[in-house]
This record gives sequence, C-alpha cells and structure tokens, in this order.
Amino acid sequence: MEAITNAFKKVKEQSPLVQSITNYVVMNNTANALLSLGASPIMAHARSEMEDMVSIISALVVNIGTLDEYWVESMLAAAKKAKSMEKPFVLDPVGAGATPYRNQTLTQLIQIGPSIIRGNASEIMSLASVNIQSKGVDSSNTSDEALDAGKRLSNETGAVVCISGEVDYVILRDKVGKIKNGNPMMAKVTGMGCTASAIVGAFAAVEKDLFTATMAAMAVMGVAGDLAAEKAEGPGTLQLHFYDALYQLNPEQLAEKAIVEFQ
Ligand SMILES: Nc1ncnc2c1ncn2[C@@H]1O[C@H](COP(=O)(O)OP(=O)(O)OP(=O)(O)O)[C@@H](O)[C@H]1O
Ligand SMILES: Cc1ncsc1CCO
Ligand SMILES: [Mg+2]
Repeated sequence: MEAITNAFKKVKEQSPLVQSITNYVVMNNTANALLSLGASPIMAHARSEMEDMVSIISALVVNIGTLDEYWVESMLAAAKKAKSMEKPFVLDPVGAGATPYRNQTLTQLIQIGPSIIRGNASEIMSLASVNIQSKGVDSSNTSDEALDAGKRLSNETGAVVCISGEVDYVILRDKVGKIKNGNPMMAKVTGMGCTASAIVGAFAAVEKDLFTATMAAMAVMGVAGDLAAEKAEGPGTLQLHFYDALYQLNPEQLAEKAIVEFQ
C-alpha cells in the first residue's frame, strides 16, 4: 500500500505529460480525468508529428477504439518511437475480437511490445486467443473468467496485463494483484475503461515498477469510483462526481479505502 500511495504522490508532484492516441468518443473525458488526477494530457495523432511528440512526453497510451487506416499508421509510428526511447507504452485493445481489422492491428501493436495492456475481460481473452463471442466494446465475460488468459498474455508478451471489471486484476507473469473497489455504474459511463488506461499511463510515467504503477492506477480509479457512486443518482452524475473525487482524493484516503490483495 505504501508503494501505491508513493506512486500517487509522484503523479501529483511531477504532473507527467501523457500522450493519448485515443478514440473520438472519449477524448474529452480522458483529458479531463488526467487533469483532475494532476497529470497533463495531450491528444495527438497526426502522422507527421508522432516522432517529435513522443520525444517530449513521459508516457504513450494507444487506444484503438475508433481506429482507421491513417490513425493506425500513427499508432505504429508512435509506439515504435516510444519503445526506442524506452518510454512506457500502454495499449487499450478496445473491441478486440470484434473484427479481423481490430485483431490484425492489435497483432502489429503487440509485436512492438507494449509495456502494459489494459482491457476488459472479453478483450483480454480475445488477445490470448480464447474463442469468445465479442459484443463490441463491452465485456461479456467476468474478470475471473479472463484470469488464465491474462496470465498467458503476460507470459507471451512480457507486458503487465490489467483486466478491469467488477474485480480488477493486475498480472505480471505469475504475479497477480487484485483490486476490489469500484461500482457497477462505472460500466454505464462510456470510456471509463479508456480513462483507466490513460491513468495507468500517468502512473507508468512516474513509477518504474510497472506492476506497482498499474496497481496504483486501478486503485485510484476504483476508490474515485466508490466515492463518486456515493453521491451519484445515475451515470450522468457519476461521471461528474468521478472527476471531483479524482481531484479531491489524497494519499491518506487512498490508503484507507483501497481494497488490494495479492494471490
Ligand atoms: N461491476 C463493476 N464493479 C466495480 N467496478 C467496475 C465494474 N465494472 C467496471 N468497473 C470499473 O470501471 C472501470 C472501467 O472498467 P471496464 O471493465 O468497464 O472498462 P471497459 O469495458 O474497457 O470500458 P470502456 O470500453 O467503456 O472504456 C474500471 O476501473 C473498473 O474497475
Ligand atoms: C463506444 C465506443 N465505440 C468505440 S470506442 C468507444 C468508447 C468506449 O470504449
Ligand atoms: Mg474498453
């Protein structure tokens, strides 16, 4: 828990610049969440500026939610540059398994070597080649069902794998952490998962131990979700209260409220 709160303090102190190549649906939510956390967002996807942009950021988050051929070129270029500069590269495999184009793109991105992969259970199962019935961007599986797939994916890629859902799992090879915070209403706000991936990027920017960084990011997400749900009347106000909770959260409150276990 001390490692988690230390990582949280470092995000606040350093305010890392996080680049997201993300989808049209969530750009605004994601940028606001990073600001509320105390990090600094930049959304950028022009092919001509990818190498220059990656040179000045502290972490890259690639989210394939509304991918197209032009964007994919930029995603691949940015990911390669981040790897060459040893900067954290977080992959959010939105809609993995929904179409062959998404799967081909994800294969290319995974070959470059993401540092962290954060997805919902169905997405992680699809990446680990479990034959699932994909329902687009929403999960049709539980995190528990995806745990073995997550371990396999981490072993195959060397990446930290995070499976989000009712329970969040963070996996690095055989090491498994579990976060039990959060509220079911979070799945009724579009892009909460994309926000989680961006926050993972902010933590990876300041914390070299990427397992700890991912645990801390998901604990912050979950605790902010819990606090927001206490005040919300539905998904609309949940989203607003979520930003406020992120903004107001302090390390002591995080330590008190986070429900973290190791398997
Ligand atoms: N039933 C639940 N109980 C508690 N927390 C939840 C629940 N469902 C989702 N969450 C939390 O919501 C956040 C987003 O996770 P989710 O698995 O819904 O992502 P996602 O499916 O990728 O979302 P999106 O594609 O809309 O961005 C995580 O922090 C997760 O812990
Ligand atoms: C709804 C939706 N469609 C493509 S990306 C996205 C945001 C949640 O993943
Ligand atoms: Mg998602």
